[in-house]
Amino acid sequence: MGNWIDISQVLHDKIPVWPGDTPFHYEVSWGMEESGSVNVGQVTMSTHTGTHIDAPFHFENDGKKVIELDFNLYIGPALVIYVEKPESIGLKELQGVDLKGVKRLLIRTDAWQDKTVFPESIPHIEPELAAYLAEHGVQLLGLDLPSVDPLDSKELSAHHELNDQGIHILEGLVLDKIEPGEYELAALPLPLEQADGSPVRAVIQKKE
Ligand SMILES: N[C@@H](CC(=O)c1ccccc1NC=O)C(=O)O
Ligand SMILES: [Zn+2]
Ligand SMILES: [Zn+2]
Repeated sequence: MGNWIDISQVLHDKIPVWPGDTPFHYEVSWGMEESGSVNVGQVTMSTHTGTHIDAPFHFENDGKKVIELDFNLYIGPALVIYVEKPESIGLKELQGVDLKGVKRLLIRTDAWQDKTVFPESIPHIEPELAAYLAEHGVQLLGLDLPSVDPLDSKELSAHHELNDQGIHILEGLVLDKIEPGEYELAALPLPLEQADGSPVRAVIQKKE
């Protein structure tokens, strides 16, 4: 109890967002003075801000929306591995990683170091990796990056290939102080009925 580590980005008005996307904004829209009793807040944000999950509806019109995702996937044992600032993440980068029994895989790259600005380029997931991960039973892939595809990709091949292989996507994690190893993860999406993605509060706890 009490030794969970927060691996989420803090949501505030200056958090960087995808170029051109809705900025994050919180305000008290009904204040104490006005209401006489309470502060009531209002949040405006893109569903792909900070630490978040993608629902397949993000990249496929007939894809599942957030409410349809099995939330059990976002809670449970996870393996954290460290692939230091790769060009891209493919089979080569995962050589030597024992994926036996790994349902949730979190990859620390340290490639997005200054999280006060949106990165100019990022390492991407090679689409071919999806089948390999699926063969080993991986169903959730988490990264310390804002996307699994190159930032200028319109095809979103990695998003599609991961989805075709039954692998769900967790993006924007903060893993820079996390040692590789076995953890428990909790990163639950909100029960958003129509959404293509959801912010999550992602936390991990070292396994004994
Ligand atoms: N695929 C990215 C998000 C993304 O592509 C995006 C997010 C907000 C506004 C525009 C986006 N892509 C546009 O080309 C993600 O999953 O977070
Ligand atoms: Zn996203
Ligand atoms: Zn994505």
